[in-house]
Amino acid sequence: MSLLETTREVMRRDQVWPFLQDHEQQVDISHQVLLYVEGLNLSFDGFKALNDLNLYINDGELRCLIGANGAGKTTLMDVITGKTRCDSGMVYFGQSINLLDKDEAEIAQLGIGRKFQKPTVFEAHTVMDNLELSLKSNKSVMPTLLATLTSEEYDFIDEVLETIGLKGERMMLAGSLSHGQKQWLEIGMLLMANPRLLLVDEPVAGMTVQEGERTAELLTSLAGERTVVVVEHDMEFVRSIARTVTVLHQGSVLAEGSMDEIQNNPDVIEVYLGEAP
Ligand SMILES: Nc1ncnc2c1ncn2[C@@H]1O[C@H](COP(=O)(O)OP(=O)(O)OP(=O)(O)O)[C@@H](O)[C@H]1O
Repeated sequence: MSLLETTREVMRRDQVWPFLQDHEQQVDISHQVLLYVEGLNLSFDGFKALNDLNLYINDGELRCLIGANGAGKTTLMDVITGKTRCDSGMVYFGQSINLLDKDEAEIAQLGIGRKFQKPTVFEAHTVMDNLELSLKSNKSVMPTLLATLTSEEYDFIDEVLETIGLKGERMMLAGSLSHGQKQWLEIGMLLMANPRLLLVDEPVAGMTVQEGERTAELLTSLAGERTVVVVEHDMEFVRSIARTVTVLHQGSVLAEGSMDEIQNNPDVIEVYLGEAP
């Protein structure tokens, strides 16, 4: 085990926060790849939404997925998270977990969290309560605010509040937060489940420039310990966070590389009619 791997193992959240342990299933990342998508096909009434799609995401990566409307980005996320069944292909979490065998709840339990574009926080509850309810619902018990938290659970919520930058807003009603703050709270709610892989759909849509910058910092800070896949149309934002960008087109991967490589790729330029993607 390399020094980096050893450090990651020791710092794993379920080691630091023992109450998270029962959510952690060993994922074999001995080949550094956390998510394998191979030969994925899905047709809707003869229309190929996914067309022999191959995608490999390394453990700890922050990957951006871009592509025009209808390129297949949402459909791909739906298949990975078990929301939609594909016609053929394979999706593996690490070397050995076949996600196509699992349903949505099992996939979430394995540590794959998905954030949809529209924030879905409990508006009538405080920021703290939202995180608390997420923590409890992850423990597969009827979520209730009446059950008391352990001091470790308090500390964990505190750490997540710090990560999402809402420590000062902990007692505010979620409904009174700004749009950007609601998005961060929802990311925090996902973090309560200690996800290994976070799939984030258009995080900066509707945000102010400052909120977008803060979101870039947040997602960048989550990568490394976690793996983050971001679907985004805002190219400035993609440029600010992405090391590797994957371009989808008509259900397949058209190109992959750094933002500069993507913007100079003749296939990408042709598809986008000479405009910057
Ligand atoms: N349930 C469905 N039934 C029929 N067609 C569908 C269904 N879901 C998706 N499609 C089609 O599959 C194609 C891919 O859609 P998808 O939503 O994955 O694209 P996208 O890249 O996420 O686009 P956008 O950026 O607009 O969200 C589109 O042409 C869409 O109309």
